Amino acid sequence: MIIKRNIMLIGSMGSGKSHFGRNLAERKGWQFVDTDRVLEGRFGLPIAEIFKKIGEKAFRRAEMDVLKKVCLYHEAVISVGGNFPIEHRTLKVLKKYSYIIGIRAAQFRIVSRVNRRIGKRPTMDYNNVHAFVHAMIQSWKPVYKQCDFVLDTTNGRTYDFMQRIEDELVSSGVQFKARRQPNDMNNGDDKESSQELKLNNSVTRNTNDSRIPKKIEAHKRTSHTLGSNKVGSNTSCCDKRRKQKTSNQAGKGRKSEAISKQRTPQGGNGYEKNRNTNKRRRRTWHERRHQSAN
Ligand SMILES: Nc1ncnc2c1ncn2[C@@H]1O[C@H](COP(=O)(O)OP(=O)(O)O)[C@@H](O)[C@H]1O
Ligand SMILES: O=C(O)C1=C[C@@H](OP(=O)(O)O)[C@@H](O)[C@H](O)C1
Ligand SMILES: [Mg+2]
Repeated sequence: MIIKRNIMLIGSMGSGKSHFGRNLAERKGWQFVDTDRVLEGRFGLPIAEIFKKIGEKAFRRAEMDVLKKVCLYHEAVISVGGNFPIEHRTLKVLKKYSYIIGIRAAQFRIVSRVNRRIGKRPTMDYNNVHAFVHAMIQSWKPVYKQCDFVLDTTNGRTYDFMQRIEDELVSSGVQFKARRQPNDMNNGDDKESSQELKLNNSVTRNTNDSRIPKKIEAHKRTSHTLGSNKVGSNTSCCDKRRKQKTSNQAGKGRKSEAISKQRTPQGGNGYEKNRNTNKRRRRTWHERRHQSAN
């Protein structure tokens, strides 16, 4: 049995990812996530403006960052930006969690769709749309081959396409894992999550650690830092504490010795002097009673 968490729609610009993603999520009663909308929300700007502001490189990084998070969602339909450079390595990791549907359409259809909103897609060459779309379709061809299922949306009704997807899900035998319940902490989800986060070879925190209460985590981190980088100071710090403890105990011993020496009738006025600190202390009722018994 194939088990996935969500459905991810990938494909060239104007193929219909956002359109079908929204419809499919509605039909399945799942949440719909469009990485473009997430980015717009994050930056508070439309995609084209974000592009202008931070440049393509930073945009791709931000997009990857969003993808790393959303690909872990359960029961979600996720639409990815159409110019996302899906490499084989990335797709392999995404496939682990997502049932990947490649959305495609013929050149003429894509041209007519992208021309509806000129300027919306920042990397599109609106002066040369036909040639641009042709080249884009060629570059997507090898990626479609690696998808779990490919849907051509050139002609047809949205409802029928949805039905085709549902049929395909049934015949492929894929099952979708529901979001884990709070009392189901040890089902291995967290282990998987930590693997996912290596999507872009970035160093990430193991999510297993998130279960460690913050204070303990901070303590662990501190001890680790001290232990690895400042071995000497860590040891001496512990040693100091240990010495202090021992000396306190020893001090107590000496103190009781000093008291016991004064528990004589000669010691006598209800007070005693600590020889170490040279301070006077009123004896307790017990000590006085014991002294008088002596
Ligand atoms: N099957 C379809 N029937 C009618 N309009 C569609 C269909 N698929 C997409 N569209 C329209 O084409 C345009 C581009 O689609 P969109 O979903 O934004 O594509 P993508 O997210 O892949 O770039 C949108 O205006 C959308 O409403
Ligand atoms: O030109 C581009 O690089 C982009 C095209 C759009 O994708 P879709 O049209 O496929 O949604 C856009 O919203 C995306 O994030 C960036
Ligand atoms: Mg879209």
